[in-house]
Amino acid sequence: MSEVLLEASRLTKRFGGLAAVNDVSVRLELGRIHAVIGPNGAGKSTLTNLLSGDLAPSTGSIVLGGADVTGWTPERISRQGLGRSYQKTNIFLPFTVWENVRLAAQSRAPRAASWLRRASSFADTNARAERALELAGLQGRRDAIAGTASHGEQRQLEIAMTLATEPRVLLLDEPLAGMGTAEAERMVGLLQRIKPGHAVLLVEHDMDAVFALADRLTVMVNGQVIASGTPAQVRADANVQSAYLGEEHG
Ligand SMILES: Nc1ncnc2c1ncn2[C@@H]1O[C@H](COP(=O)(O)OP(=O)(O)OP(=O)(O)O)[C@@H](O)[C@H]1O
Repeated sequence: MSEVLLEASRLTKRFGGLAAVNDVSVRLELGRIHAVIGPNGAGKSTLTNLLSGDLAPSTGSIVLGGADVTGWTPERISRQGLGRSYQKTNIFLPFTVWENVRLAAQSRAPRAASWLRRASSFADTNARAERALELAGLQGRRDAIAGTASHGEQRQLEIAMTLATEPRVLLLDEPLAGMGTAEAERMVGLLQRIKPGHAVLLVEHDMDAVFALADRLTVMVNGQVIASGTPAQVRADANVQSAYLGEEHG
């Protein structure tokens, strides 16, 4: 097993009488992509919201980078090393691609940097932004106005902005949503590039991408985990085939 960066144990989230997430445990390891799949309403977004701190669990615990972060605010969890890409909501459309990534990198700069350290932290911020731009494959589009970028490029930009904060754990909520074949292939390449230095949780409906990328798969239905394992194990699971995957990957 590789280094465990996030361990969520027995998470449950109730909304009134509904357990949207019901006794779910997930482990994220460095250099591994853990995909969570399941039909609409299975609880995938709720699980992501629990891990990012956007929702507090009803019961269960989350350990991130060795610290128990259960109940922490999203800001504090982010400072502890977790990055989450929000679908487009963080992009400043009138700014260039580079300016967006630079701003995201800046949000990570030490708050109390003294004037003496200003020059070096400026260089650090630029270096962080440059690395993120390159990982996301957007160097050639740095001067494009974000609002004029294609849908696929905007999704790459969201990920670049998340990478610019240098998270070790990344939560990606449907990064391929709405993409054509070429854009989807580019995004799969991007995710393969970022995998080595990160632990990634991938929520995605595109099964070709999931099976191309995932080292581990967790299948949720109605808030519960019905199968978890390697893609081969999950593919062979009769419950999963009948509940979710259908014939295509059987
Ligand atoms: N804030 C909320 N209040 C009440 N019920 C909620 C809330 N958020 C989610 N739910 C319910 O919890 C269940 C799980 O929803 P969730 O959005 O996590 O599923 P999902 O697997 O992400 O679905 P999709 O693939 O459609 O995004 C659904 O029945 C949903 O209606």
